[in-house]
Amino acid sequence: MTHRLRGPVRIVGTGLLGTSIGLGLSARGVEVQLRDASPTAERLAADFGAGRLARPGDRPELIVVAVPPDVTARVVAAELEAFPDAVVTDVASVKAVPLAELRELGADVSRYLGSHPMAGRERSGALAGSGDLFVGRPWVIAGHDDISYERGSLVDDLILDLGAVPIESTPEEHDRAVAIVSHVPQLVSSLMAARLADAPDEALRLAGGGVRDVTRVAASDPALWIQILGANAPAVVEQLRAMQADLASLVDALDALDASGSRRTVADALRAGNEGVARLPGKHGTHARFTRVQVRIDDRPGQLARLLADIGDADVNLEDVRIEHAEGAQFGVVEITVLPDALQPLHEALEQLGWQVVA
Ligand SMILES: NC(=O)C1=CN([C@@H]2O[C@H](COP(=O)(O)OP(=O)(O)OC[C@H]3O[C@@H](n4cnc5c(N)ncnc54)[C@H](O)[C@@H]3O)[C@@H](O)[C@H]2O)C=CC1
Ligand SMILES: O=C(O)C(=O)Cc1ccc(O)cc1
Repeated sequence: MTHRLRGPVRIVGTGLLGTSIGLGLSARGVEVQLRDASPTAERLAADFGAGRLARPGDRPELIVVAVPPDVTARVVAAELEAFPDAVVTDVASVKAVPLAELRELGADVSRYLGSHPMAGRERSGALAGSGDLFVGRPWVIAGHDDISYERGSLVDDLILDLGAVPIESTPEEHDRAVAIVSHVPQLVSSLMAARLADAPDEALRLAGGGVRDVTRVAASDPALWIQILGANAPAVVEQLRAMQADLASLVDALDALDASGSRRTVADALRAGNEGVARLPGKHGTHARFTRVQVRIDDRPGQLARLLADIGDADVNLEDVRIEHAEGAQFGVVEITVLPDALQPLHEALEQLGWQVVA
């Protein structure tokens, strides 16, 4: 596969992010050198094909630091010092604090350009790594005044080689943005999931797509998130306070639904949600609204493959697909997301072929 980076690339921190970057670059033929404070972690990443163990005398052109946020600045500073010819980037989920710490440490930030891939998983460590993790995902480059343009282009090359989309920003802008799209959603998901902890089993048996969507990221690693939230607390608090006010007025309205204006307060909250969700970019970064078709499939081998093949034969492009199983039921419901124009032809084609379209 072709690549822009000449390499070698040194990766420090071979957990989920470091291993994923190593796998992606190695698959494209870039030489990758791996280093982790944990000998087990670096050997594991090497065993999975993310690169080879770093050796004395290595001369990387680019270093990617993928360690927890609270040690990021210290590790970046040590790398800048140990490799005076290399450009160093990091992938920490917060950007202003590491840059400020580097400046305090007196590091040579003319060779440092922080970045942040907006891609991840709920699990950490090399075992969860994937070379395709970044494909099609935004990857922020948090620019600052002291980096030279020429040096910074290596970080662009890294992002493009991994199939991601570079987005230029500043550390401050980045941190405000991720408070809204990542840090507060994490907390909302955790708070909702915490409600499930002592819910009766009978209630959990009824769980469907809605509660699963809202709680997916609640499985994330608390040790990582306490660091992320700690380093971006002011921006997160600003969002949470606004949400706290919305929640208080919603609770008051529901608690006195017959009072004048209460139903309107509830309706306004729901409508504001409609407006917000419609603003999220869809596949390919468009704002197209998608439609969904639900098809019932029997719990037998080959059913899903047959359904997908039939959709392909109907010449319909799938935007997304997911399966829901009702506990104890002998069938599942496949939810297919398509562009609105494809809805009618798909519906007709599936019914003609004997599929039970349920919605
Ligand atoms: N987990 C996610 O979904 C995402 C995480 N990030 C950022 O990526 C960075 C890494 O996160 P993960 O890969 O998820 O964590 P991880 O826990 O899977 O891996 C971190 C690795 O860093 C190593 N490490 C810790 N201190 C070190 C040191 N002083 N020197 C060398 N190695 C050291 C650990 O042994 C571990 O192998 C974090 O800064 C996080 O904010 C960014 C985007 C997504
Ligand atoms: O799983 C998701 O939807 C995520 O958003 C994962 C994620 C977690 C932490 C980051 O800094 C960036 C992305």
